[in-house]
Amino acid sequence: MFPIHVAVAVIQNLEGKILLTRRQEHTHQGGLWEFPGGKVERREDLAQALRREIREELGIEVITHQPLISITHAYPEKTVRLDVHSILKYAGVPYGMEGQPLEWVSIEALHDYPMPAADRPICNALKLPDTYLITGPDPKAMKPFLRSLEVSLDQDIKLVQLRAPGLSDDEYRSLAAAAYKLCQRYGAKMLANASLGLIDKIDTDGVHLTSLQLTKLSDRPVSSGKWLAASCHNQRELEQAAALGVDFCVLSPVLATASHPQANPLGWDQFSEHLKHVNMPVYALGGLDRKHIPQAKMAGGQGIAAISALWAQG
Ligand SMILES: Nc1nc2c([nH]c(=O)n2[C@H]2C[C@H](O)[C@@H](COP(=O)(O)OP(=O)(O)OP(=O)(O)O)O2)c(=O)[nH]1
Ligand SMILES: [Mg+2]
Repeated sequence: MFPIHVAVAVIQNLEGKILLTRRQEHTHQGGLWEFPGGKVERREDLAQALRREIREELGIEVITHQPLISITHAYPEKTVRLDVHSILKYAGVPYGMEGQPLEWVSIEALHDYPMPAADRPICNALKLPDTYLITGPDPKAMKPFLRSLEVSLDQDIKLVQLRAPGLSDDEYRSLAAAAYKLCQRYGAKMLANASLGLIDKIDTDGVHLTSLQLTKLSDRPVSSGKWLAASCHNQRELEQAAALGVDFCVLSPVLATASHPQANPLGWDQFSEHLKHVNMPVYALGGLDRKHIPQAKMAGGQGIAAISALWAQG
């Protein structure tokens, strides 16, 4: 089925709350809460449709916006492609021009509002920050590793993958317990990149799977209340991740890196091409630092993941 192209707006107020409106009862997905927007008309580009829809539905003028995520979702009756943009600047005060109820909702409370099924990845994209720290070299001792983690967390890191492939399960478990406490103290979420046997034995906010682990699982290994992430390098792995119900991915290598000199970098064009077929937030990884965040977002990504650029050296 050819998808219906829809321009969707995420509008945030100064308190960081997001504007939701309720769909009219008689429409498709009627009665559910949504991000405002509507169909792209013939001879319109996405930006024109976004401005027109938001003017018609809310009476405000969109001034600047940037891509957040793009989702293609097949409902039994129709397929939609939602091109979701964050509105960075607008003029006016939003008002329900079509009589639709309107609410400002904190990101943590989004799941209390029944929404169309296609919107789940949008909510995930809103919950996730634009940087994902992958912890640095395997610790030789716990103390300096935790000190580095703390310095990194102090630099506004809110999402951490605890990666230490050289440790035994016992060593990883004790490191994870200490690292998790530290992450909680800094309001950061921590995902464990551990052996499959450890997954349900460690207290964390979620699990990060290697691409090899992805191939070994047929069911989601953690509940939907926890994050499930995966490392991917190509379309096949991205599809495996989607089939397993992974919430977000890391796709690499985008640029050449000193740590993987033999790997063939994707480059931004191929990164962006891969994302056209993916319905979840994807971080770009490989030779990147914070200055690449705008480029990653323009390419359709969530932001950047990194070890060297984000890991503080003790
Ligand atoms: N605006 C919006 N549409 C969504 C969301 N999630 C989702 O599945 N959709 C679907 C529902 C519809 O099938 C389609 C959007 O169409 P729409 O009914 O808003 O279109 P429109 O504003 O142009 O309305 P109309 O003139 O056709 O009545 O996308 C969402 O969060 N926001
Ligand atoms: Mg609409």
